[in-house]
This record gives sequence, C-alpha cells and structure tokens, in this order.
Amino acid sequence: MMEIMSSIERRMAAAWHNKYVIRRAISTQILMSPQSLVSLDLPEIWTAAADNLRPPTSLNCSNEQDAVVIDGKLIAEDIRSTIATEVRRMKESIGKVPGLAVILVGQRRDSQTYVRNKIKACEEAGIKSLFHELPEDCPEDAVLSVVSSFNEDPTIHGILVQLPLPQHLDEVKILNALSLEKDVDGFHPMNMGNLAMRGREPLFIPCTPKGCIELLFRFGVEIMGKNAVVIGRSNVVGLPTSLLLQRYHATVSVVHALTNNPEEITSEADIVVTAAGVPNLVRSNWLKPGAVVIDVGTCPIEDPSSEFGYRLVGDVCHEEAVKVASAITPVPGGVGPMTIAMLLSNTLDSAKRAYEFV
Ligand SMILES: NC(=O)C1=CN([C@@H]2O[C@H](COP(=O)(O)OP(=O)(O)OC[C@H]3O[C@@H](n4cnc5c(N)ncnc54)[C@H](OP(=O)(O)O)[C@@H]3O)[C@@H](O)[C@H]2O)C=CC1
Ligand SMILES: Nc1nc(=O)c2c([nH]1)NC[C@@H]1CN(c3ccc(C(=O)N[C@@H](CCC(=O)O)C(=O)O)cc3)C=[N+]21
Repeated sequence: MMEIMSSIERRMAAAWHNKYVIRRAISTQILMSPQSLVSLDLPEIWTAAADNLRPPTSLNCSNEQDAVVIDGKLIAEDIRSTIATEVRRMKESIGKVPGLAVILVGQRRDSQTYVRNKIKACEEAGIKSLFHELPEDCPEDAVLSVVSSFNEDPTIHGILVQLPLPQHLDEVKILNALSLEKDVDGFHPMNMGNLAMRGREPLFIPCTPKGCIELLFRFGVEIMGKNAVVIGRSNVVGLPTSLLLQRYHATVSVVHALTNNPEEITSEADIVVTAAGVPNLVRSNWLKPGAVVIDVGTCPIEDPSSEFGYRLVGDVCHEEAVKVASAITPVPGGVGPMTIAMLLSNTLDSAKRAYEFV
C-alpha cells in the first residue's frame, strides 16, 4: 500500500509542479467554446488544466444575450458511455469489472431515488453493483460490519455510504471505517486532507465538486486567475469545491450562512458555484454580467401541477440569472447527473488501480 501511495503521490506532485512551470499571463476572458477535457484517469484530470491555457476561440461575457444553458445530462451521458467502453476493455483484457457497493440506512425517499439512479448507471456502464439496505433503527455495529465486509471484498473497488445517515449513527466513525482505497466519494479525511494540501494528491476527488469542475472544463471556462465564489462550506460539496478551484488557481471566496453581504461578494465573481440548498437564494443582482454559474442546489418544492406533486429547484433564480450570466447549469439536468458520472469514473479509477490496469 505504501508503495502505491508514494508512487501516486510522486506522479501527482510532478503534475502540480508542471502546472506552475506552464503558468502564464491570465486572460480576462471567461467563457471559451465548448471542448472536451474529460479524462478518466485522475492524474490526467490534473494535467488537463494545462489545456485550459489554450487561447479562447470565442467569448460571451456580456449580458446582451441569454446565458448558454450547460446540459449536464448530455455531458454525463457522454462520460458514462466512455466509461462503459473502458469497462468493456477491462473485461476483455483481464476478465474483471469494477465493483461498487452502496449502503443505504433508512427509507428517505430522496436517498432511495439517488441510490436507484446510481445502481442503474452502474448497470448501464457494465460496473458490478452491490446494494445493502439497513433499517432506519439499525445499530452502528451493523453498519460497521457491512462496511468491513465490503472493505474485505476484492471484487468491490468503491464503497458509498449514502448520506445523510439517521441521527443516532456516528457519521464520522462510519466514514472513517471505509478503506481509503475504496473511498470513491472522497470523504475520508485522508483524501480530503490530501486535496487541501499543496504537493499532495488524493486518491479520489469528491464526485459533485469533480463534476462541477468537469463542466467548467468541458465548456472551456478558464479557472486560473479568476475570482470564484463558492456558496456553502459543507464537507460534501462546498469545502471540496473551494479546494479544487484553488488547485486550479482561482482566487476563491467562500460564502456561508453567516457571511455578511453575500450578494456583494458573489457579484465580484467570474465563477459562482452554489451549494446552499436554499431556493432562489441567488438573484440577478448577486451576479456579475458574464459570470459562469454552477448551481448544485437541489431542493424539492411543492408543485401540484407536476407528476409527483413536487419539482426540483436550485439555489439560483434561473429566469433572472439567464439574463445576466454567460453560462448556467439547470436544475434538474445540470450537476446531478455529473455527480453520478463522476462516481462511476472514481469506481473505474479505483478498479484500474487495484488491478494495475492501464
Ligand atoms: N446535484 C448534486 O449532485 C448534489 C446536490 N446537493 C444539493 O446541494 C445543496 C447543498 O448540499 P450540502 O452541501 O450537502 O448541504 P449542507 O446543508 O450540508 O450545507 C449547506 C451550506 O450552505 C450554507 N448556507 C445555508 N444557507 C445559506 C444562505 N442563506 N446563504 C449562504 N449560505 C448558506 C451553509 O452555511 P453554514 O455552514 O454557515 O451553515 C452550509 O455551509 C442541497 O440542496 C443538496 O441537495 C448535494 C450533493 C450533491
Ligand atoms: N455518500 C453520498 N454521496 C453522494 O454523492 C450523495 C449523498 N451521499 N447523499 C445525497 C447527495 C445528493 N446527490 C445527488 C446525486 C444525484 C442527483 C441527480 O441525479 N439529480 C438529478 C435529478 C434526480 C431526480 O429526479 O430526483 C438532476 O439534478 O438532474 C442529485 C443529487 C448525491 N449525494
């Protein structure tokens, strides 16, 4: 294990160094023409930042026309199909496929939907999935024992404990029990710590932040030197997103529930990633004309006219923001599908690492 870790760390450190070597004057342009920078291999994702330095081929930083709506669903489908091809190649070459275990405690309807979507996405990509459901009132030891059995299972390369857990369970203890090499959510303190530290590289980048950055890459949004604001500072989304944006040399401000003048701070940003879970928090006066807006927020609100009596809305007042921003993600159909695609990507990376498959 130490040997694997140190070799990965060496490669990551080299990529980090390269980024500084290639650093050059920062352009004031934000939005470039759509281009694909996806890489399924973690180290390449880092070095892909270098491609961001390509001169922009088009620019749309004014509010003269409506924002480009970034179709996360379409991009996620494309990534999932690339993953499916890689999984097939792995199966044909070494007779193995990646495996993901999902643990769900309790019966929250939203969690059940997310878990179902994740399992379906695994099936479509040829990734083996194991689903373990536990009752709401199950003891902590029962969850720890399931985690431990997946830790020991060599056909499982990723373990996901669906959050939030019921109140009586110690989330920290349970997440700490996950094997570091199978922490495809990237929530283990060792992964998060390595994400935060210069010259270190995590084994996994948390899926939602990774999906947000991937969307920025795909749309040719330059990150280096830009002002970015992340609204929210949770361990799951806000914190790792701010760390990741810093890694790509944005100047990052974090806005949270106790921030004074959040709209003033946010209106300075070229890139806004919002993950507060507060519908319509971000109004048009929060946004600088031409800003790129990534809306992570996913809140169900009552809507008798929709099929299930509710619909999902983001943190951003979409109708207003499209008039000001240069690009924006919708909810649904923006970051959500990317989160799932990145989960599959992390699971594939993990299996490749385990089997030393390149
Ligand atoms: N699309 C996707 O794939 C995913 C979507 N989500 C969605 O993203 C949202 C955030 O999720 P998560 O990070 O887990 O949520 P948390 O509730 O853990 O964190 C919310 C964060 O937002 C901040 N916040 C709350 N209200 C305000 C406000 N009025 N102004 C500024 N900041 C505020 C909080 O600040 P403080 O720290 O001060 O309390 C906190 O840091 C939710 O809607 C969730 O459903 C989450 C994961 C994946
Ligand atoms: N250990 C863990 N890892 C997670 O990554 C994790 C978690 N727990 N707990 C909950 C949050 C939330 N989350 C989402 C995933 C997909 C969509 C998604 O696909 N959304 C669709 C809509 C889905 C629908 O119709 O309900 C969309 O935005 O288009 C949303 C949210 C992952 N999370």
